[in-house]
Amino acid sequence: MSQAARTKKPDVKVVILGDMNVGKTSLLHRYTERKFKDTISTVGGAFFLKQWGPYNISIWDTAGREQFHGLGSMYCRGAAAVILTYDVTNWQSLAELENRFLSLTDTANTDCIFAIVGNKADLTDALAQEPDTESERQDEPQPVVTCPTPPATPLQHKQVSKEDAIALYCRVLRYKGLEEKACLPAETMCFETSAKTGYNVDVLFETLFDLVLPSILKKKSEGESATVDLEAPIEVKRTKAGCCA
Ligand SMILES: Nc1nc2c(ncn2[C@@H]2O[C@H](COP(=O)(O)OP(=O)(O)OP(=O)(O)O)[C@@H](O)[C@H]2O)c(=O)[nH]1
Ligand SMILES: [Mg+2]
Repeated sequence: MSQAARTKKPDVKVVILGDMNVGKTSLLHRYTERKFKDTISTVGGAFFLKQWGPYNISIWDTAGREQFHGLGSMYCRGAAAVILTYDVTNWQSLAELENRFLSLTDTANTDCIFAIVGNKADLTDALAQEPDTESERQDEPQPVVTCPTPPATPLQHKQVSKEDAIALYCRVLRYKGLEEKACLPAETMCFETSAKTGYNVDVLFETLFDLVLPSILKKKSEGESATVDLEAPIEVKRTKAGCCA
């Protein structure tokens, strides 16, 4: 557990769910470390604590592998937002969100916010191949580019369209018994991202952070403990990639 996690208690919890290999850990690395780096398949789960204004938000990365499926609902307990992640080049990864992962969110808050995220957009979309220079660290010296940019990687077939994701979002709301009109619009809550280039990654996380703030304020005004108990008996195994190191 990081020093930050030892000394600060989270006010609210965001959970990333989705099939193995869709890029959940890579998205978290990209956001927190401004890097795309090698990962190994996550074991159990791991969390990162993000300070957002005066509040602390815990972002939980979970394992997509079937063998860890049982842990998913524990990680979702009390979540204010869930990021349902698929791979835009893999139709099955979208189907799995509905088949396997949606029911895990039964333990989330009743007013939980959902985002549907199609990752690996760089594989199918030339725009997403452009490196997101904003997401690189400002303090790292940037190499001077003296030769022409190499040609972009040939684009792959996109198996999941934005419309498919929007349709899933609507079904998620129905599953939750929520009125579409009373919820955040699908166009706002469906994202395509690339952990590799950084495309849309900050937008995704920071949109959600802003959206969960009312949930923190509501809890505080209700006088409940707005914290997630880090001492709760959940066995948390770190990924080797160690995003909470
Ligand atoms: N091209 C491309 N590859 C990606 C992207 N995100 C992740 N990958 C690759 O996809 C593979 C899986 O990434 P992970 O982040 O480990 O996937 P995960 O969803 O955390 O997988 P589990 O931990 O097993 O559930 C790795 O080889 C990553 O390098 C992306 O945006 N673009
Ligand atoms: Mg992972």
